[in-house]
Formats: sequence, C-alpha cells, structure tokens
Amino acid sequence: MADQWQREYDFAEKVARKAGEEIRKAGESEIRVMTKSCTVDLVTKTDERVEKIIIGSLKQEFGEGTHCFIGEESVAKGEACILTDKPTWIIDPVDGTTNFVHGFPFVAVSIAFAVNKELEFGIVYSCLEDKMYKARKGQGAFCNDELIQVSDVKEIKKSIIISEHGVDRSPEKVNKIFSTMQKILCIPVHGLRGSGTAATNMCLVASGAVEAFFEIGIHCWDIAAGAVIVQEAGGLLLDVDGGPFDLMSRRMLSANNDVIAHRIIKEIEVFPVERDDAPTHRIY
Ligand SMILES: O=P([O-])([O-])O[C@@H]1[C@@H](O)[C@H](O)[C@@H](O)[C@H](O)[C@@H]1O
Ligand SMILES: [Mg+2]
Repeated sequence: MADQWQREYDFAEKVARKAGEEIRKAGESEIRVMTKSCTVDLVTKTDERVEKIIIGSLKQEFGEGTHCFIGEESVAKGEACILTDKPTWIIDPVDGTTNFVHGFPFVAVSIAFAVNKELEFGIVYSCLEDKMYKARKGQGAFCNDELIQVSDVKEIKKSIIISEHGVDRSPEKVNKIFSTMQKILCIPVHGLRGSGTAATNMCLVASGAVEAFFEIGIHCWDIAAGAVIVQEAGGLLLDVDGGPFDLMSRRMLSANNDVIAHRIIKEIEVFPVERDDAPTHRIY
C-alpha cells in the first residue's frame, strides 16, 4: 500500500527550505520589529509573511479545507489552537525570532503534521546553518539526509543540558527558572546551553550534541516537529514533572535516556502555564 503521508512529508521539506530562503533574504534587509504578549515577545513582518507562504503552499498543493492548520502567527491573530483528529499542520515559521532580529545565528522553520492527534512527521530547517532535520514516525531521524542518534551518555556529570528562559519576565517565574538552572549547573553538569529556539534545541538533543532540553512556557508549534525528531533519534519526551508528554501543555522535557531525564526532573521547579488549547487562553 502506498505510504499514506509520504507526499505530505516530501512536500513539507520543500516548503521548509523555501521558507528558510525567505528568512535568509529578509535577514539582509530592514527588519521591522513588533511585540505580542510583552515587550520581549518579538514578531516581525517576516514571521507573518513566511507563515502565509507556508500555509498558502500547503493549501495549493493539498487543497483548501482538506487539512487543518495551527500556525504561531495565525493563532496570534485569534485563530483557534485546538488539535482535532483531522490531518493538521503545526507550524512555527520563524522559531528564534529574537535571534533573527539580532542576527544571532540560530533560526529555524518548524513544520509538523499530526493525524488523529498523533504526530506523523516533523521537519526543522535550521536555515542559517543550512541544516535540514527531519523524521517520519517509525522511519528514523536525519540531518541533511544523514541518520542521527541521541547521545549515549548516562552520567549526568558528563552531560550538557539546554534550557531557555522564555519571554515571561515576572520575578517569581524568573526566580524559579534560574533556581532550576543553578541546581542543575551545580550537580555539576559539563554545561548549560540554549540556542534561543526550541526546535533547534530539540534537534541538538536528537543529534547527540546535548543530553536534554526542557522548557516551561513553550508552545505546541515550537516543539511538535522536534518531538518526532527526538523520538525517532532514540530519545524520549516527558512532561517536566515526569508525567506523559502532552503537546498542548506548554511544558516539555526531551532527553537521550531515562536516567538523564529523571535526574533533571528532580531539579525542575515547576510553575503553572495555561495550556495552548485552554478555552480562555489568549497567547498574545
Ligand atoms: O517565539 P519563537 O521565536 O517562535 O519561539 C521561541 C522558542 O523557540 C524558545 O524556546 C523560547 O524560549 C522563546 O521565548 C520563544 O518562544
Ligand atoms: Mg517558536
């Protein structure tokens, strides 16, 4: 039987590459910066334009109304963020917008595809590095068509851990984030890192460059594609309290193995965030 979603998978890679070219071109011209939920939650005309290009290309290829879409900038403009059983594209057109504005060299296009609320495949194009990460459920994970695997490190004291501080600058949340980072740093681990884009951070876990990445406050579009890539590279995904991974919960830990995952979970000071699909959740 023909592979049901192969055409979508192949086309998504082409669209991600085209979106990356648009981002690189835009980065060389004047970038007009706007803000969303707060003064440090940036968005640019490029984010909006690239999302329109991605969604427009997918609709043109697969027909209007056949698939559903959850796009970061469409949700920011009031569209629903509800994952149904219908084939759904989950899109972050420019992951690492703050990096893009500053010319910090980690910016990714993240495109995932889910059916019956199950992630079928994920594409993360780190466009300033020209690294195309991709994974199809059950078929392995790749970077520029080379197979990738998570790290085999089991000792926490030989690990690098990634976390991000996000955009919420309320003192109580910042204190929890930095208290968590301090506890992890003083285990001690080899290092703490953060690329500024969740999608790229997850690909760094998948490629074995780091052992784990966790964040509270990210959105489904930041991590959906990376989730498939980490799992297909042999890693695992959990909630930050050790419970099952929940794409819409806005909290996630991805790791190379259970030992590292649960050692990190012990240190995470969890704080509440409203789900992406909460009825009253106004992201911006
Ligand atoms: O907004 P964006 O650049 O698409 O996504 C970013 C995430 O990838 C990152 O993990 C988070 O720490 C930032 O606050 C921001 O949300
Ligand atoms: Mg993002």
